[in-house]
Amino acid sequence: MNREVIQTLLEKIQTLDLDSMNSISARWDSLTKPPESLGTLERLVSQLGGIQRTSHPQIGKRTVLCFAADHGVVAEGVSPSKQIVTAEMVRNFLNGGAAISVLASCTNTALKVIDAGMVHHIEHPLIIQRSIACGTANMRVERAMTEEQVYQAIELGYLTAVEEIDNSCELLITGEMGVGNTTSASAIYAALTGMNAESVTGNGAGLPEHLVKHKARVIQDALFLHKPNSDDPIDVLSAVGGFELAAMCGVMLAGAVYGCPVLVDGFISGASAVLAMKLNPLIKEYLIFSHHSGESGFAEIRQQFGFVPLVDLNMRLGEGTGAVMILPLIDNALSCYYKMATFEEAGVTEVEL
Ligand SMILES: O=C(O)c1ccc[n+]([C@@H]2O[C@H](COP(=O)([O-])O)[C@@H](O)[C@H]2O)c1
Ligand SMILES: Cc1cc2nc[nH]c2cc1C
Repeated sequence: MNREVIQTLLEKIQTLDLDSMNSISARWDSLTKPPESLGTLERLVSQLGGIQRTSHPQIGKRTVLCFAADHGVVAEGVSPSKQIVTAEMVRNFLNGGAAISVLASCTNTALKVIDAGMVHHIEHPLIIQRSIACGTANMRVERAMTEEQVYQAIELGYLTAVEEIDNSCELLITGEMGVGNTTSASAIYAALTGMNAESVTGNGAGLPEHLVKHKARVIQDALFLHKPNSDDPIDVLSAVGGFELAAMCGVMLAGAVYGCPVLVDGFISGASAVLAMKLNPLIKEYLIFSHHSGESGFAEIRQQFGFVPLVDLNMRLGEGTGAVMILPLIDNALSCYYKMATFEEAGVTEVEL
């Protein structure tokens, strides 16, 4: 992939199908309930229909694509975990013991785990080995990735998503595992908004409070060193990004190009989302923001970029867990849409306006 290929793909993205959305709204209004009383869930089904270009949206087959990668910036003491934890948790994902493994299994969701660039590789029959490099470089010292690596990672996400869509997947879910990736996500948010790093930096997987200021200073130093162009997501990714962040951006690009909704998880997936939205604002219409991440700074970010997560469970685990957790909500919304009786069928007098 390169700039021209991405540009060609971006130009293929259509606005959502209004006819389908209008038909869905009309059906909602015909069902035995006061108008719009199922609130956000009504709009969610409309959005699914607009994306899939049908008044009969389905999310039968859904897949969480979990990209794992490491971050050179952990050398600066910005994470409470050692890099080996990325690989150890990936093994746990694949052996069924992680939160994402349990939630995927409970919600009938396929889980694909892709090594996009871990430092420690694991042998496992289920791992999808697509490592671009053994972790990124330390952003405080040099650019995290070369431009070539950014394109490779976007392509990885894009092609993995397209393969799923070709295999009848109707909903893509972004997940990640990467010790140090909250530093990268916070740096991306600060680079795109111009906000001070401190206001978008939290304690990630449990960094002690007194080190969070240090983490923000590392981010500020990296941004000062590279001065990424806030209008250029490729430049931002190359300066302070990560392989999993770029790959999730590629998944969102594929979702928008192929008309497949993408359910966005938390703080890190959110950073990929704002990058994708910068590539083409239309991509936002294909994204469903699942939950409000408890990572501090997320409240400012969602306001800045105008996304409204469906629920707030004070989760900040990553892996795709917040997204998969809300699948039953989406399933329930679809069940109401398809199975509720209309006023006519039930012999109920329609609400008069
Ligand atoms: O998604 C979130 O909202 C989220 C918030 C904080 C931490 N995480 C997870 O924690 C890991 C990164 O934490 P850290 O402190 O090593 O940067 C990474 O594997 C993420 O999946 C995830
Ligand atoms: C144990 C552990 C599990 C995780 N899952 C996502 N990020 C994580 C970070 C740690 C440290």
